[in-house]
Amino acid sequence: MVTKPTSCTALSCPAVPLHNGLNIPILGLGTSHYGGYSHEAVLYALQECGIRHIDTAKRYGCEEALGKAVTESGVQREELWITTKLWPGDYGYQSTKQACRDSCARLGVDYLDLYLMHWPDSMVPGRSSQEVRLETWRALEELYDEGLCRAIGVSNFLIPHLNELKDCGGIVPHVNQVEFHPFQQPMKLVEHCRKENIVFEGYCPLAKGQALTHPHILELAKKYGRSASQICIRWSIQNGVVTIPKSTKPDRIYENCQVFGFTLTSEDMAYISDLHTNQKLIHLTFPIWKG
Ligand SMILES: NC(=O)C1=CN([C@@H]2O[C@H](COP(=O)(O)OP(=O)(O)OC[C@H]3O[C@@H](n4cnc5c(N)ncnc54)[C@H](OP(=O)(O)O)[C@@H]3O)[C@@H](O)[C@H]2O)C=CC1
Ligand SMILES: O=C(O)C(=O)[C@@H](O)[C@H](O)C(=O)CO
Repeated sequence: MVTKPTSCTALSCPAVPLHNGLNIPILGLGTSHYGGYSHEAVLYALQECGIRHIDTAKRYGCEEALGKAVTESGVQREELWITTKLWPGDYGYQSTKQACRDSCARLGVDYLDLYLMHWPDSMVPGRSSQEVRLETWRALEELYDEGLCRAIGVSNFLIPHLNELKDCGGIVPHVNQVEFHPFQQPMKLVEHCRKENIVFEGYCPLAKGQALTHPHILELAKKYGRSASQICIRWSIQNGVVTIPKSTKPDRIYENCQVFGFTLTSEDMAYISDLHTNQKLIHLTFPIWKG
């Protein structure tokens, strides 16, 4: 039985400006592998926690359930930030446009706030990844121009991928969503994104739960009277990183939103930053990620 919260702290969540003037809430709800929990968890996040930013993907298989929760929540569409992602199996000009319309239909929305290419490499047989990637980006640019996506971006892109788009001279991605947590801090990429006016969004902020038992995190949790997850999320947000923790459990979703009423000292920020081991939790077997 979950106690109904008395305040909706995520409602006062700060936002990060994109280079087109839109603002993305710095805290969102991750929904990877949400399965059968999707509907009730998202409804709770929207109605009871004040969450207004949801991160999903076609790949997660829960767009339809999220759409149902959004409709039922009664929250106005314009108050929400909805990100979804294009899976590499849909890369290519026409298929990208169709996939975007399909995601909108499943989510029950007329437009997306942010549409991301999920991974840099494609799964289109007989064609080079680079060729397909650029063609796919052109389709995203058109979806942006048509107003179906208010912002477009990429995920898991490395500096060479970003430079390749830059060389084409089109729209600079608004966001790059990449793994970021105490054990994985790709700071060169973070700095590069900032230099290029690309907002850096971090996924797996809790290291899929692994960071929650690290002694340094537990020590800080005790010091601040906060939970280990709040320390991890606060550290990520204080780094200026858009942060999307996932939980299917209402009490944890609520806990993960209570991160705006305290500040980590610069020494404690550094204490967590020292935990970087370059450990990656998400691996796909695309060539660029080998080695
Ligand atoms: N672009 C990409 O390629 C990727 C994007 N993502 C996005 O980032 C989001 C977050 O990453 P994700 O992989 O889900 O991992 P997270 O780092 O957010 O960790 C999620 C895990 O931590 C547990 N957890 C959550 N909150 C708490 C808490 N307060 N106390 C204890 N345990 C907790 C969850 O369990 P439980 O649910 O049981 O509470 C789950 O097992 C994804 O959901 C997705 O939206 C993720 C991976 C790749
Ligand atoms: O969660 C994501 O966003 C990923 O890209 C992957 O973890 C993907 O969902 C997957 O399941 C890979 O097999």
